[in-house]
Amino acid sequence: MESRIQRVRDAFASGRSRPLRFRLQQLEALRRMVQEREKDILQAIGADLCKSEFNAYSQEVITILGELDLVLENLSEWVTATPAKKNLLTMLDEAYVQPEPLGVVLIIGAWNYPFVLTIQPLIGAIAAGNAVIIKPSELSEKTAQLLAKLLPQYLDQELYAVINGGIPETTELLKQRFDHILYTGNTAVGRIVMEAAAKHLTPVTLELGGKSPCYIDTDCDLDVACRRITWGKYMNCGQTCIAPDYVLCEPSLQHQIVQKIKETVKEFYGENIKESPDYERIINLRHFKRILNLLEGQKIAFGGETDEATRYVAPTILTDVDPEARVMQEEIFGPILPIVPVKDADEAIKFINSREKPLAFYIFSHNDKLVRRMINSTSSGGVTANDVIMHFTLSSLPFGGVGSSGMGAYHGKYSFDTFSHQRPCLLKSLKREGANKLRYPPNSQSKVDWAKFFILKRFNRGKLGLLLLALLGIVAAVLLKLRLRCPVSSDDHRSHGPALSLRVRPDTTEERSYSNSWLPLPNYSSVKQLMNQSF
Ligand SMILES: NC(=O)c1ccc[n+]([C@@H]2O[C@H](COP(=O)([O-])OP(=O)(O)OC[C@H]3O[C@@H](n4cnc5c(N)ncnc54)[C@H](O)[C@@H]3O)[C@@H](O)[C@H]2O)c1
Ligand SMILES: CCCCCCCCCC=O
Repeated sequence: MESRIQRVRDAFASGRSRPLRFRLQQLEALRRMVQEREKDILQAIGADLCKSEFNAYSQEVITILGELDLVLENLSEWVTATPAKKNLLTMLDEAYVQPEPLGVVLIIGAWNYPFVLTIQPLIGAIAAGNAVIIKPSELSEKTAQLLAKLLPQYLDQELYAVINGGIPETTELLKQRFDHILYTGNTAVGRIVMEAAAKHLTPVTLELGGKSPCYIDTDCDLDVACRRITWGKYMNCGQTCIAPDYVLCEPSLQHQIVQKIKETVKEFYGENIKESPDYERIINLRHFKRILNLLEGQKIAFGGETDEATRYVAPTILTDVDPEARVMQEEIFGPILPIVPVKDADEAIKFINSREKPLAFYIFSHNDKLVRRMINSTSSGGVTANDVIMHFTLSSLPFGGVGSSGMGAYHGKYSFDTFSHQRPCLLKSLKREGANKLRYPPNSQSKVDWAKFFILKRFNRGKLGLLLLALLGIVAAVLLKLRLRCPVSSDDHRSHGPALSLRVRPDTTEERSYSNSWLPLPNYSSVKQLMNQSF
């Protein structure tokens, strides 16, 4: 493993992942892979999660194709340095921010959307010019194997490597040094990843989980709300990081919500849900048993059927759920929807704020003021109002958690930024040494006054201010030049008073002969006055 990582590191050191043209070529090759091997990809996802090809395409492949289009269209702009604002001291210099690759990035993927959650970060890492080690989840075995087979056929084999394996391999991987780690998975492993990364001071992006609440207001179109919630909760058999985990609503709404979700489940999956090609299965027996345990002692208002042989868990709703119940302590990650009655929106806000910060928060209400108030008085990785999941699909929005639901974000330009170092660059010339007297010892009050002027002075008229300032600079330079030709006496500079004691040491050899006669600058307070008037 070490030698494989070293080869990736050597490939990065060769510098070939950096040119824009190379990055675009690799991303185009990735797009070709998705298009040419679409059938294989859909079959692998289908085998891992018992998912139909339509669902695998619309939940995973489409996201990747959209992301690739976006990045290919915008990358030339993203890699371009951004000029930075300057102050008086750096007015003649060049200042810009240049995104640069971080180096070798480790991407640890999750099993629930095994293609999108591995390839979408990979797109960002390649776009930013990095080398990448990809570690797909061992639980989605077929997709993991397919990625190990396909990626080397399309991408540079030295720069981008897939390492497959389970916990021992991941543990071994985490001992190595990386320049960034993006991990997607549960919060407990998130801690392990961060601890391992800390040993090498490696920055991390942690895409974790949590219990995403969904508040349904009384002022709401319940038919629409329940249809959208049914879609987002039972999609992928509830194994979606941003699925609404539980519903908060006033007691009077409970029964109606159960009825409407029940009707929608029938509309979506038919009378016999087990036969529906749109209803997936739980990933493995361990998770199946975990979910079954969450049902113990609960009031099942709808669903509840299970089948261990096929790891089937029916779409289920629990009512009057006690906030202390086990099902309300851990992320469900399965097709069970608890409803916790609350008095009103304020109680819902208190409830949410008394728990760990979730990955998503959903509010259903006609009342725009209430929606905004609830957003402003809670915290979560992301929010969608009057729908669920959909903020994930918008690549102009950063996707990530906060607090225990994660740190950092990706998608679109945010992925590029996550895998880049924003390098501040200031390019000065070796000329104009005179102006630097200001910062060289010995220091004095007048130097501090000038420093205040140069660094703190704000010009509120933008370009006009700078133009006038440039003119002033030219006048000062001419004056300076003239004074250099006729050295001043010590009396001369004393006559300007204390504010004039800052002087410029000449730059050129010829001028150095005057170095004993430090030049007084124009009166600071009069310049200050002029500035205050002019800009
Ligand atoms: N924020 C997101 O984008 C996002 C997306 C999907 C899933 N999730 C969250 O992930 C969780 C479900 O995924 P999961 O945790 O079952 O995924 P998982 O078990 O597949 O783990 C993810 C990765 O961590 C590695 N891993 C597991 N245990 C490890 C250990 N002890 N030491 C080192 N590495 C280890 C695995 O090898 C795998 O590659 C849920 O909490 C869900 O909300 C979050
Ligand atoms: C259009 C629906 C796209 C759904 C993709 C959801 C991905 C969630 C990632 C976390 O599990």
